[in-house]
Amino acid sequence: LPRPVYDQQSNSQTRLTSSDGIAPSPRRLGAHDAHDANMSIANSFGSKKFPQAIIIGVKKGGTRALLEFLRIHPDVRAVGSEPHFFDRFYDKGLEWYRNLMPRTLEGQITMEKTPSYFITKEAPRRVFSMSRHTKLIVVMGRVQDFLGLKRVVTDKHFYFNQTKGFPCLKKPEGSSRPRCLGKSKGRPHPQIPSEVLLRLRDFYRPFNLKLYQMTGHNFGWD
Ligand SMILES: Nc1ncnc2c1ncn2[C@@H]1O[C@H](COP(=O)(O)OS(=O)(=O)O)[C@@H](OP(=O)(O)O)[C@H]1O
Repeated sequence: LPRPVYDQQSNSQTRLTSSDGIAPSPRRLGAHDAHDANMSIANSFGSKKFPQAIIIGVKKGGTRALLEFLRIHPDVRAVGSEPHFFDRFYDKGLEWYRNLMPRTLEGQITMEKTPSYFITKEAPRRVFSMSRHTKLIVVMGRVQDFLGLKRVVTDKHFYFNQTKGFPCLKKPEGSSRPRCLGKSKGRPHPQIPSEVLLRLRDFYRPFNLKLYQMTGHNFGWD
C-alpha cells in the first residue's frame, strides 16, 4: 500500500455543508441566538483536519442515525452531508476533501459518513494513502469505545418515538437541535411473506456465521 501523503495540517476556512436526512426544528429568538453567536465565534478557531474516523457502511444500516447521535458528543465534529470523496470525487484531490471538514479543536474527532465506501474496491487503499490511522466504522456495535471517547451519549439522550418507530433525541431546552431523523429515514416497510423471510435467512446464515467468527461476537441475526 502507498505511504500516506498528507499530514494533519490546518488550512483555510470554507462553509460547512448542511446536514441531510434530518428534520430541522424551528428557530427561536432570544437567549438562543446569543448562544448561536458564541458558537460561530468558537467555530472560527481550530483547523480542518482529515477525518480520524469514517463511517463506511453498510447502506441502510443506520449510518445516519449513528453519525447524528454520535455528533452530540462534544468531542465529535462531523460533515453533515455525504462527501463521497473516496468513491465519486477522488479526482478532486485531498485538499478539496479536507476543505469540506468542520474546524476542530485539539482533542476533537473529525468524522464523515459515506456508506458506499463499503462497496468501493478502491476505498480502503485510498483512505490508507490519506492516513494510515483513520478508523473505519461499519455500523454494528459500541462505537464510542472504539473511538476512545468517554461514554457521554447514552440512553438518557433518547426517547422512543411511537409515530417514527425509532429512537429520537430528547431536545434540551433552548436548543435548535433536531429530534428525529428526516422522512427518508425510518420509512414504512412492506409486509414480507414468511417464506421469503425464510429463504433470505437461509441465504444469509453462512455469511452471518462467518461474520460472528471474524468478530468474535454472535449478533443473533438468524
Ligand atoms: N433513530 C432512527 N431513526 C430513523 N431511522 C433509523 C434510526 N435508527 C436506525 N434507523 C434505520 O436507518 C435506516 C437508514 O440507514 P442509513 O442512514 O444508513 O441509510 S443510507 O444508506 O445512508 O441511505 C432506516 O431505514 P429505513 O427504515 O428503510 O428508512 C432505519 O431502518
